[in-house]
Amino acid sequence: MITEEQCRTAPKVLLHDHLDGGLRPATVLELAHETGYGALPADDADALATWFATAANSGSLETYLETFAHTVGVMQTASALTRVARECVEDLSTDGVVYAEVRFAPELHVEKGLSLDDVMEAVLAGFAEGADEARAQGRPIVVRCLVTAMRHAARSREIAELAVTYRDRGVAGFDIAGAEAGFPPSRHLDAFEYLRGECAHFTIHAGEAFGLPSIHEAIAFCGAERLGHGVRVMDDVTLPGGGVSPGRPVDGATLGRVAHYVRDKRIPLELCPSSNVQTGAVASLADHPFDVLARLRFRVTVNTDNRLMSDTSMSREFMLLHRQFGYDWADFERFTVNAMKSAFLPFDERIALIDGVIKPGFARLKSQRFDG
Ligand SMILES: O=c1[nH]cnc2c1ncn2[C@H]1C[C@H](O)[C@@H](CO)O1
Ligand SMILES: [Zn+2]
Repeated sequence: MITEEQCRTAPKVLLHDHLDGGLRPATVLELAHETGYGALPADDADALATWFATAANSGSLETYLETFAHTVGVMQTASALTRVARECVEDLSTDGVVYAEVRFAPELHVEKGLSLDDVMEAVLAGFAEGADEARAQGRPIVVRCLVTAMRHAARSREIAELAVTYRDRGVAGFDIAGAEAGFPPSRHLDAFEYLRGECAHFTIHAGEAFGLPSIHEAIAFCGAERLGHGVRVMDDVTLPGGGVSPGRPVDGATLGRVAHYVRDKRIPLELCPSSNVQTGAVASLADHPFDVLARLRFRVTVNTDNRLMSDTSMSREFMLLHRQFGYDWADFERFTVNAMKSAFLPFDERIALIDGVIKPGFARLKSQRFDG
């Protein structure tokens, strides 16, 4: 039996977390007050937390994304961005995350006159402050930023250039996000070609609200190194008895070409169990293909996506998976090493975290099981 408290002590790796999806409810309120944002749907922290979790529970990605108007709305000044970034790192380190890639879309934070560079500087300053505080408190965390472009907009090339400009100052890669249906990744080929030319890393949100064609484009046309969600790769997997219920044997599963390619190339899937249920990518946690994909040896990773909208944390996602699929520490260690291997961090730094932090941390947890 694993507890949430123990999960907090496990050294966790987070590859898919949105800065504007992880604000503390009290901070949203305070920033709204400070910056004169008057459109919040609630005026106390508990009610606001409930509003976000409920509104995001719509079963549609488009409706889920509407909730971001209120977080982005209060993130339009340099000091607000720095505060949100600092608190994000504090919250992740308190939760026992040892490496995180946190993403956000700079183009959404220029409504009140900040330049894209102002936005980057403010967020990176907040990450650095948060990491300094965490180290001082004995909970070191390495944080990198992923710069996101919105797929419905037309600024991806410019945003990709921004990611490259800041690559040695805390930015590890690039991403595209936003509504998926009707906005295929190939609309942004120019950005991806530029990034490949610069030997820069990128992931693409694909296979969440739209199926295989989106995944196919992301990996085959655009060259994505990882898939944001990618949960719909399951559409290309046929199990002997159908369905994805836990415990169903995966022997005899047949994979189509896209699924084979994703598995053969060890393309990491940034799975976000709670978010995937909220946006309707899967019907319920019990129906989530996480376990089937894990047993078929896809490179699965556990992620939060939006901690505010899903009222979650990495520890909570671990607990949900533990309860649903019975995972033990060896399983969580495997998913964590998968994530660290897939990080957009130089190889030597990844190995140092795996050997120096992740393996010793899980060894401690595994031995505790025998001590009672
Ligand atoms: O799960 C998601 N899918 C697609 N887009 C998303 C998801 N979560 C957040 N976003 C969008 C809304 C944010 O404003 C933006 C940048 O973080 O990314
Ligand atoms: Zn996301």
